[in-house]
Amino acid sequence: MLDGHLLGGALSRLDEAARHIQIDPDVIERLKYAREMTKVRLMIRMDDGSRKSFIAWRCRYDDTRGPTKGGIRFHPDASAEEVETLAFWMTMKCAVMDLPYGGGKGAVRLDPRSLSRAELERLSRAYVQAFSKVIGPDRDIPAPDVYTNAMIMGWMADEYASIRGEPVPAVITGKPIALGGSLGRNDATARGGYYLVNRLAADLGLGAGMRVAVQGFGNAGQFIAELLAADGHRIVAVSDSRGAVACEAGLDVAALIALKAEGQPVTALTGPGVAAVTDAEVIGAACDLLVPAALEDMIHGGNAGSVRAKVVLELANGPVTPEADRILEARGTVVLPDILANAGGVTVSYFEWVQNRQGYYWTLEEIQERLRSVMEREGARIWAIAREKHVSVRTAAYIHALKRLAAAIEAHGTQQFFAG
Ligand SMILES: NC(=O)c1ccc[n+]([C@@H]2O[C@H](COP(=O)([O-])OP(=O)(O)OC[C@H]3O[C@@H](n4cnc5c(N)ncnc54)[C@H](O)[C@@H]3O)[C@@H](O)[C@H]2O)c1
Repeated sequence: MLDGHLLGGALSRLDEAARHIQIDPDVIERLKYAREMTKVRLMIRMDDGSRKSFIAWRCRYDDTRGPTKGGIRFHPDASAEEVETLAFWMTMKCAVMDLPYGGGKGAVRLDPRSLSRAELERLSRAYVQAFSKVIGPDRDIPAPDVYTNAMIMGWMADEYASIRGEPVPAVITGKPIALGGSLGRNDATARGGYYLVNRLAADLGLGAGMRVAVQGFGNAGQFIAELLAADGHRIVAVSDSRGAVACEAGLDVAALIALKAEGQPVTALTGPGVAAVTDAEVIGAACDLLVPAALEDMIHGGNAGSVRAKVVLELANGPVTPEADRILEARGTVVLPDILANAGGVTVSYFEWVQNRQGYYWTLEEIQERLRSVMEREGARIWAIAREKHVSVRTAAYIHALKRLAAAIEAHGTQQFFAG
């Protein structure tokens, strides 16, 4: 973290929002700390017969509005603080979208590429064994995040079913379709961001033939590139953890996706006008829309000044630090914040949970239509708050979420109620 404390930075956004509305001090006190944080060591048998241990966490940040919800990340840099911060963001995100959930998150510190497939399955099952009393369809509902996927969710749901002695598909979302997953979950994060950009395009000064740069070409990054390219926008630069490529005329998105599916980096793309560039050149690309879709803190005090995009769509969680926010705002760049911009993922996760509980499954059209309607509704409300209060879209999103959280927290009684 370049600007200081990660959770502190996240909470500073809450304080900023609280300055614009009347809420009971109990609300902020409650939202400053995680409700429950569990740390374990997972022990698994490796293929060579040895035993290896991995540190793992699950955080239930706040459950005032419902069971906690949030992904599980497998990453070599995962930390307790990162998990708590991501769980805090999930709390705000579920409130932004008016989902009946609180916020949670989990992680295992490892490089998943260093494990065989069988080792990865054992690790995923070990995670559920360790946290079987923390998670549950009415308590805490995990989902995929960075370097976890539908197959891993399927192993985890299966392990939970073995422990409970019955299938409980609603314990986890982002499962394979054949195991109770929802149609439309795979591209939901990107699709939500896409609906949001389209809804606000006129207000944002965006139009046909936009130039788009995407940092991070994984699940979120590939789908947003595909959706925007299909509408005739030009994807002028993309990066992944191994490098970056650019092409002024527009990169061949289908070819890039095919390369990634083969396990190749984006830099394997060749063709007329395609050049290898640095990740810094993706951040500073001459474009209308910049989409950070990798990890936290990618746009910070040191590089925010190089951003040339009119609009930043935060598909990643926490990609812009508070210091970078101030620099971008001063330069007139609009940031569509993570807790709104990437909330399509958790929204379709919610749809999956509802379908699992009903045992009745919706069509892709129904799911996409419901997602579009929620993204447009909450996006327009947040945009209106930003205009009315003369605040950034991020502060407006926090105000919007905070009002909903405050209503739930205050319903248990305020300071004034108990003191009076
Ligand atoms: N997948 C979802 O449904 C979802 C939902 C909400 C938010 N998010 C957020 O979106 C972000 C990406 O998640 P994902 O699911 O697409 O993960 P993913 O693992 O599929 O993709 C991450 C991508 O980022 C790239 N990357 C990593 N470090 C990088 C670096 N330093 N520079 C450039 N690229 C780098 C990786 O190579 C990979 O291509 C995360 O912040 C995640 O929390 C994802």
